[in-house]
Formats: sequence, C-alpha cells, structure tokens
Amino acid sequence: MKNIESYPPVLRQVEEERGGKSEEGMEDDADGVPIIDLEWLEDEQEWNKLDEACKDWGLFRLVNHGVPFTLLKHLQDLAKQLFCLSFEAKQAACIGTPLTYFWGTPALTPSRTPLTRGPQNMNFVEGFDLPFSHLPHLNPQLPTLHSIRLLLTEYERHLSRIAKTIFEAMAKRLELKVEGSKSYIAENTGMVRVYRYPNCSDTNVGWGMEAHTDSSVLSILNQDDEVSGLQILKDDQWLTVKPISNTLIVNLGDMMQAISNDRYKSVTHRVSINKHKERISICYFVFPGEDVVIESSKYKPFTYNEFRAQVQQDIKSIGHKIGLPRFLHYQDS
Ligand SMILES: O=C(O)CCC(=O)C(=O)O
Ligand SMILES: [Fe+2]
Repeated sequence: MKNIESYPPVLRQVEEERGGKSEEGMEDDADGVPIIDLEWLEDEQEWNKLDEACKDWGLFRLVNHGVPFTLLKHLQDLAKQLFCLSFEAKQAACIGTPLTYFWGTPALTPSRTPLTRGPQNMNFVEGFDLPFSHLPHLNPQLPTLHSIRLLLTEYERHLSRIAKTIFEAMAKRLELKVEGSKSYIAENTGMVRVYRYPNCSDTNVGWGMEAHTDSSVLSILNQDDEVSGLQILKDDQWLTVKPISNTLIVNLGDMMQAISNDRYKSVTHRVSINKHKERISICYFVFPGEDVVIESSKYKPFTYNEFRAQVQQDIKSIGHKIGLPRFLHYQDS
C-alpha cells in the first residue's frame, strides 16, 4: 500500500516531482553470501566458516538463530504500521520519550537530533532510534509503539544472546584475552533502529542509505522478507544481499575491524531505493562500553566514545565519516 501522506514532506516532494520519470534497474538474483548456522558454531568446520566470512566478506547470513519467526514477522508488521502514521503523528509520538524520529539521514548528533546536509545528499529513509537501556522507561501513548516496546524487550534478549555467541566465537578465534573481550560488547549499549525506505519511481534520486561502514562491533539486520535494497561492496563490486525469510544478516562494524587488528573487515554497504515497494528493516547494533580502550598494533588506542566524537565532527565539518583511518598509527600523507 502506498501511503504518501505518511512520508516526511521532503521525501514526499521528491517522489511527487520524480513520479513517472523512471528507468528500469537491473538486479542480480544470486548473492553467494556465506551462511552461518548458529546452532553449529561450536563445530570446528562452522567456526572456520565464520572466520572466513569475517575475513573475506565482513558479513554473513545467519540461520538457526533461535528467534521465533513470528517475532521477526510481528516486528516487521508493527514497524510498517508505525510508519503508516502521518508524519506529524510520528513526530509527536517521540516528544517526551527517549525515542528519536529522523528522516533524510541516519546520522544523529550526540544530542540525538538528525544531521541533515541539504537535499543534495539526502538519504531516502525515515527511522526511529530506540536505545534498549531506555526501553523500561518508555511509556508511549501510541498503542503501536506500546506493542513494539513489548516485542523489543523479547527481541533484545534474543539478539544479545546471538551477538554474544558470535562475538565469543570470534574472540576465541582471535585469541583475545577473555577479560577484555567481555567489555567489547557491553550489555547496556545495544540499540535498535527501525527504518522505512519509501519507494520512488525514479531510483536515480539517490540512495536509501549512502555507502558507509557501521561504527558498531556487530550489526544484526532483520530485513524485509520481500523487498531487496541492501548492497555490499565485495571485491570492488556492489552486490545485492537477497532478502531470505527467517534469516538474519550480520555485518561487522569498525569496532570489530579494530579489535581484530584488521584481520576481520567492516563491510562497506548501502541501501538502494526500490521502484515499486517500500522496504522495512530493523537493525540491532552492539557497541563496546563507552570507555573501553581498544588496543591493536594498527590503530592508536581509542575508546568508542572518542571514535563516535570524531565521526560526528567529520560529518559536520567535511560532510562524511572518515572512520578508522583517523586512528591509524601511521596515516598516509
Ligand atoms: O536497512 C538496511 O538494510 C541497512 C541499514 C544500515 O546499513 C544501517 O543502519 O547502518
Ligand atoms: Fe549500516
């Protein structure tokens, strides 16, 4: 169902202006993304597969993850309902709550106001930012948000279990010291973002989300069952990650790349705009404790807090994130 009144006005305007001026896009069907079975992660062979996936791809598809299919589906449906509300209702729903509603950019300032950079590099996306630590204090007026809150509490339990299991397997492989490695995925830093990428008949207007790497340790994506959009950069080629029902997509972020001293990579990815259908995705991010120092031989020691502050500063001053290269011991001049 197309519900253009519910889009943020700037996104609505683009679609109205571009309506009809479209070009057929080509989409590749096969993706070849490595598949990791969470139930078999203890097994030597699966463990090797995980290591390879993290080195070569920085991303994999997770099966047998233990999250009930009904929960994944229900969250998707509720997110759809939430986005169908009018723009004004979505704005109003967040006032006085720890939620943030944003559009046109996924980047937020430290005070969690959206960082927009004008219509030229606007991302064709709207979303809600939901930090898990605030979930118990969230007392939303909207029934849809209330239901989402209840489901997210259960979702969080599953996703933190998954993140922990995957991280522990990686840490063992990387021979990280157990004490330090625990705080690399801090209990209280998980957060979820729910996105809607409106469809647009002219896919040349830009990106749902422009190319970037995540700043997280791990990001776990529950993507739309039917509508594709996520693309990753693999061997200098963009590749579409197919939506496959009842699977999760796990991607490694900058923190994981640094923790692994560049053995693993933070995958560059972007989201394309779909011509015919809007796309919903629910992304869970896990970060190190804010003051935990990440030490490696490639990078100067830094905390996630420092990394985040640098990213914010770069976005503000030069318009985009530089990320890990800012922290290299030896920077190219
Ligand atoms: O929506 C997606 O598929 C990806 C979202 C994403 O890349 C992000 O939130 O960093
Ligand atoms: Fe991302």
